[in-house]
Amino acid sequence: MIYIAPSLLAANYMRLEEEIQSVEQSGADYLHLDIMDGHFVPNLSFGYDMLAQIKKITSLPIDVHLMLSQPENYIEKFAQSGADIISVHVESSPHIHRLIQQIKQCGCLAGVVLTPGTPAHHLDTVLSEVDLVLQMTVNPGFGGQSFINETLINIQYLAEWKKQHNLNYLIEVDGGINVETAQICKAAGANVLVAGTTFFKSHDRANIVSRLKAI
Ligand SMILES: O=C(CO)[C@@H](O)[C@H](O)COP(=O)(O)O
Repeated sequence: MIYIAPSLLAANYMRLEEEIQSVEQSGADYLHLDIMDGHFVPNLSFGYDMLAQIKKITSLPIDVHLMLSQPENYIEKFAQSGADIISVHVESSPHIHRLIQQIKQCGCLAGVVLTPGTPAHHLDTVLSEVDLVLQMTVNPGFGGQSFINETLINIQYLAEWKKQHNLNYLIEVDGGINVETAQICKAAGANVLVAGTTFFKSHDRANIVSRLKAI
């Protein structure tokens, strides 16, 4: 089963309510929200007030990707504002295990994120604790970039570890995902596809979701 999570970063912000409705109507499974602080990544995006308003108009689970320094200071607020899944970068804290506990204590599903430069084995000691691993397939911070092939090594590792240890975490990929790159990610073991540009620049969003699910 492949799940689709359109990334709101690529939406038309002047028509956000319609854009979110189109995500619902497309058959997508999650709404992916990228939170950037201009410090951990060189860009700014949305805050928790925005999330709280989005939560009022969608019933889709909201998948929040925190690209923040000191994420521990923001987890509770994002949980209270409507996040269903919160994912934190392993590179953002020396205390990734504690962050996972913090997310779960807030009642959310817990995810960990790898940038393309971090080997997946850095997560060995927490993989039994997480609901989702997000492998960035571009360097985080911007939409519209090209897929980095070498990240497949991590996806394969995560899929193999999951099988060997009889675990259930989702393997999500994010960045440069289109029908072609989705296929190779699925073959490597990914089962959640984040699609920003591919989804929001498509004239037939339901069609792109069906095609991504059918790869
Ligand atoms: O987290 C990020 C960027 O940091 C992603 O969610 C992008 O928003 C994906 O955009 P596309 O590559 O699909 O345009």
